[in-house]
Amino acid sequence: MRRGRSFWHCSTIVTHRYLRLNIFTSSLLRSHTHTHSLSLSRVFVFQLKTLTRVIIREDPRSASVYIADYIISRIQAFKPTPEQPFVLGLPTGSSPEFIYKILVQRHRAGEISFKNVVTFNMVSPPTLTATTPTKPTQDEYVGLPRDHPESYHSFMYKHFFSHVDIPPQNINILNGEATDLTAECAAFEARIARYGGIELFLGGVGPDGHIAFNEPGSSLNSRTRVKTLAYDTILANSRFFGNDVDKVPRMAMTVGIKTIMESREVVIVATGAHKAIAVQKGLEEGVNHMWTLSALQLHQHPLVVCDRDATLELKVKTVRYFESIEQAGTDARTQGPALVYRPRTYVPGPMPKTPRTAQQETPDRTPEKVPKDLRINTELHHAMEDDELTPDSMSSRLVDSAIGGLDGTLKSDLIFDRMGTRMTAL
Ligand SMILES: N[C@@H]1[C@@H](O)[C@H](O)[C@@H](COP(=O)(O)O)O[C@@H]1O
Repeated sequence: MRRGRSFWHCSTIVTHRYLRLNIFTSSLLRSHTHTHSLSLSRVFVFQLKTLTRVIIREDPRSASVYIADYIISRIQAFKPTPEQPFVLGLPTGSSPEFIYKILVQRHRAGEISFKNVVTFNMVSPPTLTATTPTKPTQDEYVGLPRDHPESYHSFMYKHFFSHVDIPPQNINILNGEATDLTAECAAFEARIARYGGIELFLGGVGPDGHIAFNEPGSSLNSRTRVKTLAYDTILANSRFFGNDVDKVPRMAMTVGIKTIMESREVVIVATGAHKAIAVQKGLEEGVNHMWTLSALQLHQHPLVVCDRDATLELKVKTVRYFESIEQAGTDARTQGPALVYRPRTYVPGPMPKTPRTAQQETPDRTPEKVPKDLRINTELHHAMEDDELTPDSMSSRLVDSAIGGLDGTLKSDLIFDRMGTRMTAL
């Protein structure tokens, strides 16, 4: 763990140092780095090769059109078959809704089939919900059923799966009601590995920079696991639960950063001013586990598609640089190195035939009284969560424009009246 940490720490410094240089010199140097004709340090070359592609559109609708079109072109170019399906990672949230709508429309128009597409959803139906928050004992928690209108299972069928020709057996969604949540997470990773990895991961981003449910402080080495949600995420998701924060699940299952990093391509949709800080931290600053979006700087094929509002916190020159790439006639499909097929490193461990019970784990002792759905404290779970922070609230890190997207009471405030807090005296 220590070694892993120092690697990321170094990467952070290196990325930070070179990002600015990347922006101004990458177009000039990209061709040279491909041929390795420049005597640059290996790390520098690596950074240039992994420059994030960014596409900016005026509004969420045109950003969604771009992404839907991108996904369709990738599936078509792949020419999937039943033996070699196209493996797609999919998110929930409001940002991808319009993308799904366009994909459905284009499917109905006969332009795309999902028959040979296999999907993996990034996050599970949230696993636990507080029913009586005034008495927060563990016994008060119950699982959120699959058919709950706000489960991610319901969301995916409502917005996408029910309207396209994807075979049900090709759909993979984590089961938040599994008896052994840790085994469910490991089995999910194993299923991804059996398909040879994910081809394209579509994701959104939280206002605090999280991808999937990899909250600030998540290990950049993480895989699918149970994660405690940060307060800001609970607050942001309360809009789906009648604005009642107490009804929002406290925990969810999510793919890890490493799971995402191992997919061949990652496409992130970021729309709205409340995502602007996350986009700025993720693109302009160094790799940092407090803004997990930033991990994509180390991915070989990351693509971030923003609307204009989501770029509000970026430097003008950063925006101009990315726009100039498109104006020069290149498209995200042709930017960066060609797609590579990387070997997956995940080796699934042997799975127990039947889920272990608390009794089997502690045969000599009277089993501790734990509620059914909280039996997640297995050794594996501890190992995975070891180095992760689980902050209660990250609000103090977010400047006003980001918080404004979370809290309805702040919406009436004029954002620019409150920008003073970000400014330092010259
Ligand atoms: N786990 C989901 C993420 O996958 C999603 O990207 C994020 C942003 O959601 P929205 O698109 O609604 O802003 O919300 C949740 O936290």
